[in-house]
Parts: sequence; C-alpha cells; structure tokens
Amino acid sequence: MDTNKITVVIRKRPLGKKELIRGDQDIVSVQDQQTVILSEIKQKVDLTKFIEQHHFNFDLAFDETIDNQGVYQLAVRPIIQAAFNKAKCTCFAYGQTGSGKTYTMLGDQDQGVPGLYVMASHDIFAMVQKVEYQHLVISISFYEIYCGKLFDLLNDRSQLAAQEDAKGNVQIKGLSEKKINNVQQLMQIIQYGQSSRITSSNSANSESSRSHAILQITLKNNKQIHGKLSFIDLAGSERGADVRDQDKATRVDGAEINKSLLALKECIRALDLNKNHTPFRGSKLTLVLKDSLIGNCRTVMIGNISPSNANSEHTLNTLRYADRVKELKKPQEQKNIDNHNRELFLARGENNVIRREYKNPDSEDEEDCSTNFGQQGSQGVYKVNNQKNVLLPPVIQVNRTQSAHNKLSLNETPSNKYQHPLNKMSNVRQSNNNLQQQYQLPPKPQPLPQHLSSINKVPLFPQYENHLPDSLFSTDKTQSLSSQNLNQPFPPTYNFFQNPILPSEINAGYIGDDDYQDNLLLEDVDSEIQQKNKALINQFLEMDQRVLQEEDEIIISHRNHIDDMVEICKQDMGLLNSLDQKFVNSKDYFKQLKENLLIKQNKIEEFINKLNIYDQLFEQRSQIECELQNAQKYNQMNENFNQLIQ
Ligand SMILES: Nc1ncnc2c1ncn2[C@@H]1O[C@H](COP(=O)(O)OP(=O)(O)OP(=O)(O)O)[C@@H](O)[C@H]1O
Repeated sequence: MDTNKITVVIRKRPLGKKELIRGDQDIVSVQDQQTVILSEIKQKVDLTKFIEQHHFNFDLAFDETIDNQGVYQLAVRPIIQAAFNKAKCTCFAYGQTGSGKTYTMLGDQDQGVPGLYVMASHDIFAMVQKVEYQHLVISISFYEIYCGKLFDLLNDRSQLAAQEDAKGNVQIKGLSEKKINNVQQLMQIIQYGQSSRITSSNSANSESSRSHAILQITLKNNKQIHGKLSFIDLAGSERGADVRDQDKATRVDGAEINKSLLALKECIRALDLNKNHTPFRGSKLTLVLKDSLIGNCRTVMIGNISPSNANSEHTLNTLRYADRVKELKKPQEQKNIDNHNRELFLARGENNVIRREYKNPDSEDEEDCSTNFGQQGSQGVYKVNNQKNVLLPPVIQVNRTQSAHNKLSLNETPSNKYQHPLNKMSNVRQSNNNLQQQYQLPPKPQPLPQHLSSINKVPLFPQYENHLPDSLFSTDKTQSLSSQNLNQPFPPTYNFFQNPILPSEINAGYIGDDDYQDNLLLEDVDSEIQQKNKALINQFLEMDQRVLQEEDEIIISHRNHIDDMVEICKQDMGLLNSLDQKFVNSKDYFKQLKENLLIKQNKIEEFINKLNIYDQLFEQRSQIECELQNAQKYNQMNENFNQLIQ
C-alpha cells in the first residue's frame, strides 16, 4: 500500500472543568507537531514517585490549542479532494471515552464549534459547483454498529444486515440513503440520526457512546459510485473491565468494541503489509468498511487523547494503538528502531521511556527548580511553573551531531564508593533519575512550519469565523466565501499527501532516534552487561516479529483449511450421491472415500504442524522475555543496593 494512504494523527484535548477542579495534572506534551510525550507518574515499592516519559512520533500531533478547523485543514481536507478523484476515503476518530472523538467529528453545537462533518460538507458542496463535478449527486447514510449489529440511524433504528455477494462486495441491505443538496440539509439529517444513537451513562462520560457511528457521504454519477467518504466516530476504546458500574450487557458490549477495534487495526495492518488475506470478516465494523479499505483508498486515523494524569493508562493505550498503525508504513529500518519503542516487554528497558524523579508540583523549593544541564542557550534551564495543572517534561534539545561534551551531562559516581560490576549501567540510570524534573509552562501554540503557514485558508463557515484561531493561518480570516473561493475550495499549492510535514528538527526526547540513544547511554557505558541486554532485546524483537508473522499465517491457513475441507466435503457428498444413483460401484466408492479421508488427514496434520511450530516460537519468545525480566530485576536489585551503601 502506498505510504501516504494512511495518515495517523494525534489530538490532545484540553483539561476539562471537572478535571481542573479535581486538580488533575496535564501529563501530555506535544512537540514540533509530530512528537507526543506522555509523562506517567508511577510509584516504586518504597512509595517514592517517579516519572516515566513515553515518546511517540506521528504524522501529525496536535496539542490542546488547535481547534477543529485546524485539524480539518491539516489532516482531513486532503481526503475530500481524494474522494473527488474517485477514492474511497475514511476518517476514524479513535480514543477512550471522553477523549474528544465526538467533539472532533460533530463539534459542539452549544458553543458554536463546527466538527469535521460540517466542514467536509462545506467543501463538498463547494466542489460540486465546479463544472467538472456538477453532474455528481451527493447522498448520505448514517448508521451505527452496536453489539455487532447494524442500526439505521435515518430509519427509526431499523436493524440492517451486511451481506457479501459472490464478488466479495459487501452490501448493507435496507440502508437508507438520503440525497442532499446543501450543508443545512446534511446537518439536519445528522442531527436527526445523532439523536437516535445508543448512549449510556458511564463513569467517564455521561454521554458516552458505546457504538461506532458511521456517516457515509457518497458522490454518485448516474447511480455509479464516483467517490465515498466515511466518517467514523468509534466507540470508546477502553476495556469493558475498566468501566465501573457495569452490568453484563455493558461487559458484552465492551468485549464487542474491543474485538472490532482490534480487527480494524489488523485490517489496516494487513493492507499496509500488502497481505493477500485481509481479515475483514473479523468484525462487523471491518466488514462494512471493506470497500473503503481496499484499492484506491485513503485513511486518516485521529487518535484523541485526554491530557489528565487520571487517564494515563488509556492515553498510553491510544498512543500505542496509533503507533502500531503508523509503524506499519515505515521502512523496515525505521520499524526495527521503533520496535524498541513498543509495548511492555521490559518496562525499564523500553527504549522510548525515560525515567525521572517525580517532583511534587506543590513544592515551594525554588532552589531545586532551576537546573542547568549544560545545554547552550536557555533550553537547558528549567524554571518553576506555578501552574499546578501542568506537568510537562523539560525540553532538552540535543543536537545529535554534537560531540560528547554537548551531551546530557551525567553525574560521576564518586570513586571511593563501592563499585558493583553492574555499576556503570546503574550509575547512568541513577543519574537520569537524579535529573531534577521541573514543571514548565505549557508551550505556546507553535507556529506552523513555513510550508504550511502559506496555506490559502478558505473560510468555510462565515457563521463560525469568530472561533477561528488567528495564529493558525496567515491569510485574512474575514475573507468571505466568494465565488472565487468556491471555484477553488482546495488550496492548489498544498496537498498533505504530497507534502507531508517533516520534523523541523530532531527532538532529543525521541528515543527512537538511535544516535541519541547511543549518545545518552551506549557510548558512555560500555559494560558487558549492557551488551548482553542489548543482544537479548534484539533477540526478543526478532522472535516477536516471527511470532507475529506466524500468527498472521496461521489465520490465513485456517481460512484456507476451512475452504479445503468444504471442498472435500462437497466431493464426499457427490460420492455418496453417485453411490445412491449407482454411478459408482462400492469398491470405487470405498477407494475414493479413503483417498478423501487421507487428503483430510494430511491437511489436518499439516495444519497441526504449523500450530506446533507456532507453539515453539511462542515458547522461545517467552523464555527470552523471562531472561529479560530477570536481567531487569537483577539491575533493580543492584541499583537498590548501590543506593543503600551510598
Ligand atoms: N478539543 C477540545 N476542546 C474543548 N473541549 C473538548 C475538546 N475535545 C473534547 N472536549 C470536551 O470533552 C468532553 C468529552 O468529549 P467527547 O464527548 O467528544 O468525547 P468522546 O471521545 O466522543 O466520548 P465517548 O466515546 O464517550 O462518546 C466534551 O464535553 C467535549 O466538549
């Protein structure tokens, strides 16, 4: 699949009123429009707190200062253009309950904030005024998937059936389609459909949606589909088990949500890897989206995240999910590097994680609050931030081409102290932990990179003009929707898919950058232990990759196996039939039956062998994982020991 077909975007929402009152801390920082850093507050067994910083890199990352208009312009608008060029385009909003998915898609009517639906439709209706698209008819469908069932939101929630025809096309039988002529009509229909959605109260968000809502806008040319846009407000990604006060129905529903989100990830993964088999049938969601995820398609995945420390686990899950989707379209070398950034297997060894000492934001100790790390300029100086709701990592800029003296300076361990063989490594870790974690003011809205600031903004919503951020676009926002603009709804100079945003500079915090990793740890600490650990990690990653590949192949083999068995069963039936009709004598019948059984036996054995190989690989991976965990425990013990004797 073309690398530009999938765009992964992260959007952080601001802290909500309740969170501010509760004193929640903002633990997410977005840097250079691509990097997201989550500072997770954790606790050791001795109850001391520390911060684990997780670094992620995406196609686009938006902080709380961006509004829906900005998200639309930078991430979504290009797919509207693509739909007019006959593509099937999909925009997903993914994230935990209350992270801002609906706000992004639908906006906030009370506050007069437009969402992506309305912005897209403004552009669509502007486009169909162009001569070359005047023949296109726009129609919409709106339905939801709840507990694996489809409900038509534009027809009294009537239940629908998704059926796959002989050619593999999926049709939703009975789905109503409304022809629309203008934005107002579209919004009225959406509002009507939205009011029929399934919502149920839960502890995270009183208007929580527990279903996937799918809005499809189809561009038709004489009943033929010219292009299609699907906007999907996915159900909350958190696990059913994490939601309080849940009854059985809620739990079942939660499991269904998980299943579909996993299937979605698998489908995007399969497409990206150009696999022969894509598991669309893994869930209703992926089945109904089949035609939008194959061939000439574009996908924008918006991962919505909450900034609050109370949601750190879910936020981390969303970032990892999005990272997994995004990881697939990277070149192999980059994947290898980022494999280091992946989930769980060795929390302390995870290479996209930095551990830091936790400093209580209530602390009045000014002296500790300004530490120079030897950086040039002001970036290494950490100032007190009186704003208690913000817990942001210090931005340490390290130029990766700089020589050793420009690196993050680490404290020397006094030579008269006992040195354990593992000391070098633990010294580094300890020094890292000793870095004073301070609190910065939230970053000012960052100016867009030069090549983006020249975007020719077309004011889509004269009625919403007052809400547009001045900082976002260089053009005059009072410009009206003139006929000239209507003829040119898409900025001719800008196409996101042709001009992806490049990181303006390497951010030192991004540990996926192996030069930086080398600078921080490896060059300075060349211990045997560390080499061993590194080798173990590489072994683990290699094995992990093989296990994942084997898993994919087994699923494909299983489907093939079923097809084969069905074929043999058909032959068996035919054989019996022939015997009944006396077309075959009993001797030939027994001979053929035996042959069929042997073929079945061979196929079953072949498949069992595959499963055995998988078991072995899995076992090997577990062993390496275990060794890694032991190494981790050993290092921890050593570190504790050092702390005790110092
Ligand atoms: N970018 C934002 N700016 C301001 N407020 C926001 C933003 N994103 C979300 N909110 C607010 O946060 C609350 C939760 O957002 P929203 O309902 O969109 O969450 P959700 O992810 O759709 O949740 P669910 O899956 O339960 O429907 C709402 O009150 C919304 O107005």
